[in-house]
Amino acid sequence: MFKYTCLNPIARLGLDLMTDAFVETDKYEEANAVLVRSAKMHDMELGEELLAIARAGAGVNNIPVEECAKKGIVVFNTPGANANAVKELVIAGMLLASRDIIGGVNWVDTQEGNENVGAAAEKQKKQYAGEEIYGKKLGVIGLGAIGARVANAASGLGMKVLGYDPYISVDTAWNLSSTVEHIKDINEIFKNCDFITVHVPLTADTKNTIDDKAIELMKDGVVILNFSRDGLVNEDALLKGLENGKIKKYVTDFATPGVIGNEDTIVIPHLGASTKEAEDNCAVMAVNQLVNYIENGNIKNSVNFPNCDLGVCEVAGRVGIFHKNITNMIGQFTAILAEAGINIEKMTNQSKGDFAYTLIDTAATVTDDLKAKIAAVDGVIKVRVVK
Ligand SMILES: NC(=O)c1ccc[n+]([C@@H]2O[C@H](COP(=O)([O-])OP(=O)(O)OC[C@H]3O[C@@H](n4cnc5c(N)ncnc54)[C@H](O)[C@@H]3O)[C@@H](O)[C@H]2O)c1
Ligand SMILES: O=C(O)[C@H](O)COP(=O)(O)O
Repeated sequence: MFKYTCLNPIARLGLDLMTDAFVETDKYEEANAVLVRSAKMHDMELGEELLAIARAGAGVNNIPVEECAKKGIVVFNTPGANANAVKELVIAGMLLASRDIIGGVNWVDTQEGNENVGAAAEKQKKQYAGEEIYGKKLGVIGLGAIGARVANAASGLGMKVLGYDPYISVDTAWNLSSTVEHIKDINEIFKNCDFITVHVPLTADTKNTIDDKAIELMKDGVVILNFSRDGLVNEDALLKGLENGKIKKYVTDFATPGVIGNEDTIVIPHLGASTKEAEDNCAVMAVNQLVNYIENGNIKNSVNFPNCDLGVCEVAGRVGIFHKNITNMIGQFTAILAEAGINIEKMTNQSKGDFAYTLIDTAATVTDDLKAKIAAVDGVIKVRVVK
């Protein structure tokens, strides 16, 4: 029996897909599998029993991904599963920044009991007039699952969309509206756009994508939207830009002490993925991936190990080997099995960055003794006898 634990609430639709091989525990230390949304795991010990972590969502900056790889713990995420929900909120964010809907609604709330509220509203409404987004230029930084959807939707609303992503996937490029202008220099986005929205993961490379230099290049009255992670926008530079009027509005899904209480910020409490549909999609995908890995050794949508799929094992044994991505690993594994007289029925080996995974179906079960021999090969991180 495998034990799983949820570090955040995970949608029931997904949890119901856990098979009979799994039982829930509230003790993280004894879990073989973890389901998580935004809970911070960097300071949590990675238990000896832990086989996999599934992030029901996109961003994995709350998980020690590299440390997990070094221990052979597979970290999954659920690409695209919440992208539509975020797209819709980004469009809402642009509208809220363009029209003072929040100010107007707040004013109406103050009029409770006013019998003449209709007439008062007609007098008051000029205070909340705004602009349309139609015809305005939107720069999208990062054209992944969310960025591409935002670009297409904004284009459909009549915006002129400029998109920047030096690592864009072929699939995304195919799905991008032909009206989205492909930008090769990010500075062109900074210089030309009325709205700029960031949809990249937070990494050492993308931290402070929007800094003093970027803001200096921007048009006066620019609107910046950040539904990705707070660290992508340098807060000091942002506050300076808001203060001197360069930035008209900052719309963000991330509340920090610095950005709340400012009349030119619209701060949402991380609601991008908080729709029933997105929560269901993420939970279903996360649980399916977790179960397939734990029961079959197959890996799909891991952020620290490669995709690997041998289907369901129909022979006597299956062993999964996590190792460094270096030469002569497979030769050594097959030699150990050959020496023990075990035939290989099927095998696959894939790599991702510095790490690799070899999955082997064998005509006989790999014994503890053989497992130890494989584990002793220089460069092997972990050996898992799946069957
Ligand atoms: N607010 C929310 O609730 C919410 C929900 C989902 C995701 N997110 C955040 O949004 C991010 C993006 O999510 P996604 O689902 O679109 O991910 P994704 O992986 O589909 O897309 C990320 C894109 O960024 C691109 N990219 C990477 N580095 C770049 C760079 N330096 N410059 C330009 N492009 C770069 C990649 O090529 C990729 O196309 C996540 O990492 C997460 O932090 C937030
Ligand atoms: O990266 C993500 O998927 C989002 O930030 C959503 O986070 P949440 O699952 O905690 O809402």
